[in-house]
Amino acid sequence: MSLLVFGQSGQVARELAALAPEAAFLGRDRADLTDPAACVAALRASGARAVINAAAYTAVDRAESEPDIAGLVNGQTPGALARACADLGIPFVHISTDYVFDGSGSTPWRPGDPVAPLGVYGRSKAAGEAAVRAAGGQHVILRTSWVFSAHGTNFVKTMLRLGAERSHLRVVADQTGGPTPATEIAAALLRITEALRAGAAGGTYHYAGAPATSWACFARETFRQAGLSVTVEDIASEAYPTPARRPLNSRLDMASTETDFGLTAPDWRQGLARVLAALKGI
Ligand SMILES: NC(=O)C1=CN([C@@H]2O[C@H](COP(=O)(O)OP(=O)(O)OC[C@H]3O[C@@H](n4cnc5c(N)ncnc54)[C@H](OP(=O)(O)O)[C@@H]3O)[C@@H](O)[C@H]2O)C=CC1
Ligand SMILES: Cc1cn([C@H]2C[C@H](O)[C@@H](COP(=O)(O)OP(=O)(O)O[C@H]3O[C@@H](C)C(=O)[C@@H](O)[C@H]3O)O2)c(=O)[nH]c1=O
Repeated sequence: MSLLVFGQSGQVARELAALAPEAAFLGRDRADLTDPAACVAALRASGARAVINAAAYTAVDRAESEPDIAGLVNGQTPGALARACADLGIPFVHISTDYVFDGSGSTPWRPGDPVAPLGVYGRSKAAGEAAVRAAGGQHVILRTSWVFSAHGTNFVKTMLRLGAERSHLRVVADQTGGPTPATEIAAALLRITEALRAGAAGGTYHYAGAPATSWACFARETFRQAGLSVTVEDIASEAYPTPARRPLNSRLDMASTETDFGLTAPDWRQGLARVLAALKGI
């Protein structure tokens, strides 16, 4: 399969490169997602038989003051890429987020549940989802959550940095979701892409780590596994003000992903152990 990936240095893109080194990867230098026409031209010139979009504007708080850039990168350009793929008759695989939901209730969100994002990032990702669907081609939108890996920026690395400086941290305990190792997302994306190439219908699916936890418990487990004696104090979201509101309930229901693609939720605690081991070697 000749696979083209938008993204090169991000968490998921790097894990895709490790699992599928034969794929072509377009970084920002060759495909800037603020320029949809240039990205479409790069896609058309590639001769790819399938496309995964692993690039996105992911700075949740900064997006509140850069809504136009976030909207272009996460909304309009994915729509343009999906339309190009539809024209070419090749599958388009796109990644989205738990932050498209408003976080109400306590049951896991199903793919067909209504989206109601709380902030600019979530709105831009919801717009991207809608544009990809409207393109009318064969596609999968894979929503995931709380991504972590040894590379790039993520909560685990933030906690390790802060934990090296302080022995006590205050972390929100009322937001619940599934931390997801980027390497597992990459493997899921490759399996889904193969299934689409083999004729699977596609649609919107969820993929998130288990068991569901809070950011505070995620932090605690990180320090436990890393052997750091840092105490984590549970706090409410209101006690940690941020420019963007985050959903309280970020749990994602994976039933249809398991039925249609045979993918089950990865245990994030095992993924965390592998990431911490990799970080020791960096
Ligand atoms: N991180 C998370 O916790 C979650 C992520 N997701 C989704 O998963 C996908 C992958 O995320 P993840 O791997 O964590 O992302 P990262 O934040 O690790 O990386 C984002 C990538 O997008 C690239 N990018 C940003 N802006 C542009 C642009 N204008 N043109 C070209 N490339 C650009 C960045 O390039 P550069 O390195 O040059 O800045 C970077 O390589 C995204 O769709 C994201 O929305 C979903 C749920 C959770
Ligand atoms: C650093 C820190 C954060 N927090 C809180 C703030 C926030 O509610 C939560 C997570 O903070 P972060 O800013 O690291 O995570 P955030 O950028 O919100 O992570 C999100 O990224 C985007 C891209 C997604 O799509 C989401 O699935 C999710 O992974 O932890 C604390 O309570 N204490 C702290 O010391």
